[in-house]
Amino acid sequence: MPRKLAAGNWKMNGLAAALAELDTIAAGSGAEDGPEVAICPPFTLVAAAAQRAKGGLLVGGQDCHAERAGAHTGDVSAAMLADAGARLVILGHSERRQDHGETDADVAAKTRAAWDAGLRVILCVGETLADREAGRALEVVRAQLAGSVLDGASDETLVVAYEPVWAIGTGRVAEPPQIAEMHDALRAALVDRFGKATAGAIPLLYGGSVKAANAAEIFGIENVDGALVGGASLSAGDFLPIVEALGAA
Ligand SMILES: O=C[C@H](O)COP(=O)(O)O
Repeated sequence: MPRKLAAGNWKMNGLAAALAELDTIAAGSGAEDGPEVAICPPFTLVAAAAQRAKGGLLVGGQDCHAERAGAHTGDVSAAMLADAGARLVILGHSERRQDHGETDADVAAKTRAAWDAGLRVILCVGETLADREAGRALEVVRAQLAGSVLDGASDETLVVAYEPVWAIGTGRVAEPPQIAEMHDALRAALVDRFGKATAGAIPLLYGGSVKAANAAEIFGIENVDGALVGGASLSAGDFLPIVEALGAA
């Protein structure tokens, strides 16, 4: 059974003052028998967040470069994130795939760099609305998983987040049967590739307009081991009830 994880992705939000929210999130989470809790702030806040994170709160990055170092203006390496205190990194988010043209091969290369730096990867997969309406959702997500996950993955190195693109930041949540079908398919694909024991321990998160009001229903779905939360992770008042719902599920 995977350990549960509630991860907050602050995206391009948060100035130094936002660290007060992180302090409150740290204070309200981290029970030894509770879910793991992570916050992935923008790069500018990773070091400060890691220094302030208490009570087991994990800090992560939102992306990293595939190379260890070099002439890549504006980019950040996995080693830099780890050096700043990050333990995790989100890779393959649909906003990176859309805004920066990232491919599955790019995500796989970044995964290698993240693992080399000792970071656990939260790998995002998810179909667009056009994919879903064309009946291609399962095929697209399976292909993303196959193309971006490297051999040797385990629960210590990999978390998979299913985020239907049409549910991100839209207030539109996937229906429970849609989430169940996709998470079952993801688990099955991981079992095929890594065997039951390894695949059964890799956490599968749902992401897309998760809020306190819908968290309990989502966490009641089989093979949903947590959430990757965007907007609702910016405020401790919105995020902690989601953590609590996960702990109770
Ligand atoms: O990484 C997080 C997801 O993109 C979900 O964002 P959201 O909760 O604002 O819909």
